[in-house]
Amino acid sequence: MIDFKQVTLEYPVTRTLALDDVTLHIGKGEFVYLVGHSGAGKSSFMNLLLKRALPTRGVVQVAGLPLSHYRGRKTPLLRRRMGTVFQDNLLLDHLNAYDNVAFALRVTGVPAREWRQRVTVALRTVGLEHKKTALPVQLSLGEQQRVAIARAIVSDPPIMLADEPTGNLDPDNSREVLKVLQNVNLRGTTVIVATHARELVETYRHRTLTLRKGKLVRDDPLGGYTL
Ligand SMILES: Nc1ncnc2c1ncn2[C@@H]1O[C@H](COP(=O)(O)OP(=O)(O)OP(=O)(O)O)[C@@H](O)[C@H]1O
Repeated sequence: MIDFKQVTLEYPVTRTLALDDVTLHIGKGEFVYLVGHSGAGKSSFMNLLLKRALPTRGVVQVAGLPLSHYRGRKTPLLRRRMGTVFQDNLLLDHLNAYDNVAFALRVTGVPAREWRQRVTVALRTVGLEHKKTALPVQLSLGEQQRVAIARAIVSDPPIMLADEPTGNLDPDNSREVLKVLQNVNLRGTTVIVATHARELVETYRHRTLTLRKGKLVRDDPLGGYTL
């Protein structure tokens, strides 16, 4: 599903080496954690997958195609393959949970019967059907994050990227969010979670990739948090 072949990313202005000769393969349906100290390159890894940044050297492939294939008008096609849960894509605060999840589908012109069905399934997957009329301010942070996950999966993307999805959550909410991500994975979606949450990584074990100063220093199929 995802291949990095000797990928280096050096940000041009500051000449920061964010990723350094990274080679890896992530198969369809895997659940993978990406861990490392602050600045190790986790977000840069995600940015490369979304083509928000371009590798200085090496090749990134998604579904067997190099990202150079998704150029110009094809770039949105790549992004549609990936559901994202990032700290900076917040919910729209004037829309309720249901409408937040529906928003992107409605504007892409999916027929009403279909998007309604999909929104219901997505809210059910994250366990929030009963909160569909609540505005974001009426939801806990954990619930808001679960709505964000529903929004990411509503178009049924094969890949889900989550950058610090439990960043500002307490332990109970963090576990809930993690379980929801595992459910998403059970539907067949490849899930990649960048996180600092040691306890979660050690409790809910999955393959864990460790970055240190841009280098992939561990790839542990059994998981575990060693920076
Ligand atoms: N747009 C940018 N321009 C220049 N340097 C950048 C840019 N974005 C990130 N960096 C640098 O690249 C390195 C990797 O940053 P990155 O955000 O990928 O790390 P991270 O592992 O996600 O960190 P954190 O856990 O703090 O989010 C850091 O040294 C950072 O300062």
